[in-house]
Amino acid sequence: MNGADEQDAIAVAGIEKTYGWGGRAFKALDGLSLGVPQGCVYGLLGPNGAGKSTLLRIIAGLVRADRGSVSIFGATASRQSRRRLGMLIEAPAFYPFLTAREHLEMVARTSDSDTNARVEPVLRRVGIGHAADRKVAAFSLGMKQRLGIGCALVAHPDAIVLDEPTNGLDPDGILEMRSLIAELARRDGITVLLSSHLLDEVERVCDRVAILRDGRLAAQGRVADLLDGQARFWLSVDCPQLVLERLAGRADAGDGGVYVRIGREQAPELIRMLSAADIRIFEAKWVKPDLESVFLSETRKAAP
Ligand SMILES: Nc1ncnc2c1ncn2[C@@H]1O[C@H](COP(=O)(O)OP(=O)(O)OP(=O)(O)O)[C@@H](O)[C@H]1O
Repeated sequence: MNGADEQDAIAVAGIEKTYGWGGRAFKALDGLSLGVPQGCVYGLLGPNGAGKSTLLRIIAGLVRADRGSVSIFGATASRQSRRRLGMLIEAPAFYPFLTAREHLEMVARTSDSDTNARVEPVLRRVGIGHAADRKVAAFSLGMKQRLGIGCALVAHPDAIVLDEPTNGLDPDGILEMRSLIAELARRDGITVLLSSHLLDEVERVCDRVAILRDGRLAAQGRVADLLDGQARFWLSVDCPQLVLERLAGRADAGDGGVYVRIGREQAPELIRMLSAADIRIFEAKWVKPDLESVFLSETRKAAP
């Protein structure tokens, strides 16, 4: 299957989705394929309207794709295979007069029979054990998000899908959510697929990312590889102008030196060549961009 692998917890192939019809038709997803490997935290990035929520809704079975396939741990997506997924897709709606424990018990009743026993551990797992018997009306947004994740965990999923889990949270709430997500993956072995606008959050918590643009995959890979791929070689030299002239088209001035766009294996030869030309090099280092620069360069490229 294109973009998928037998290790994938979630794989989508050739997904197309058009909303509306006739002159008002809008293609939200345009042949999208990607695979979320088991055990990883996978971030879905993209500008507004890129199709992230549509993709998550299709995976969750809330929206039907026009074309393409979804598989969950190797099985075609169905009511049965989606039982292995926990989901927090839309902003969670709670009954203000019920407690956190009552919400989880209610969700447990609609799942398999033994899940009631999981309510207590889940309350602790998402860090609201101390507030288990408080009415949700008194909960902060961060606590509600945690309860929402708790509801998704009650049925003991192998993977969890979260649409903008840090949306609306304050910096402390974001920090707590980040550590909860990391623990779910590292300690409990749950695969996490999340969408987010917070690029530095994604950079910190995700192993892999996909960047969507206009319903297509603009870039995909390990966060470290995406950053390495756009690293530049920075040189502090005695005559930057000369270096810029010699490397015309491959170098830019900046930060008191010269940034050169070359592959790692070309660095020794470049240094040799500059030394042979009597250019004195005071410092040379690889400078990695942050995920925001990669995101901007991938999403600003003209659509093919
Ligand atoms: N139910 C719908 N009916 C019509 N158009 C829709 C519907 N849902 C989404 N769209 C359109 O499809 C496109 C993709 O929307 P989607 O919500 O998937 O993007 P997104 O990447 O999640 O954006 P955001 O970051 O703003 O949430 C947008 O142009 C949106 O307006």
